[in-house]
Amino acid sequence: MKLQLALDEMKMDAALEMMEKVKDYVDIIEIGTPFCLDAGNNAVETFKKAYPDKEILADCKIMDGGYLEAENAIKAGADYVTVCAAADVLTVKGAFRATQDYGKKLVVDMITIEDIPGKVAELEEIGVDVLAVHTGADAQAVGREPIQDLKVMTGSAKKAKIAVAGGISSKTIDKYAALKPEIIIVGSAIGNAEDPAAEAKAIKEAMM
Ligand SMILES: O=C(CO)[C@H](O)[C@H](O)COP(=O)(O)O
Repeated sequence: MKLQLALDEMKMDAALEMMEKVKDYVDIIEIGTPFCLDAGNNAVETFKKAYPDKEILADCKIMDGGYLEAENAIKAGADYVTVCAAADVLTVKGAFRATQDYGKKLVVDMITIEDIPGKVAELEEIGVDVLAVHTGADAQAVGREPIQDLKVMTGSAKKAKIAVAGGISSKTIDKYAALKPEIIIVGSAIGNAEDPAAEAKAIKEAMM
């Protein structure tokens, strides 16, 4: 099981400082969507250079221009790129083709998808690498969490690896780790913690 740290609401210097504190516990560094929008693929490039031994995920959440957007992130150093499951299937296929051409991986973010089994079947037919169950920040704000969707996903996915995101912290990690997704994504719980290293350590240890 890998721990993916989402660097979301940070500027470059703060994000690099944060990463130094928690690097021992993190397997995948996510350049989060707000960070991507703020700093673009420069952030991907900077983190790949600073941490060449870590995997880098560009959370572009591609909705259109699948091949081009995925290719740009990959050229900047991304090992994984995200596309929205809600995008046109042509966009998902384009992004997947780019990741295949460069030997990288496509993560499909299932945010807002209600028919998870139906979408999983369609995406596994394409052959995508990772399916990410995700309760977004706005849905978290009204009390939603991704545990139920993760249960549906683990019962649906046959080939793809599974990731989960949505407000996971050291207080809730056990129920997610028990379902054994390949990747657990954590953003705010570590980013906003008083002691980010202690929070990351507690989460990582619960995953072992
Ligand atoms: O993709 C995201 C927001 O769109 C976040 O990176 C992801 O949800 C993890 O952050 P948090 O743990 O704060 O939910």
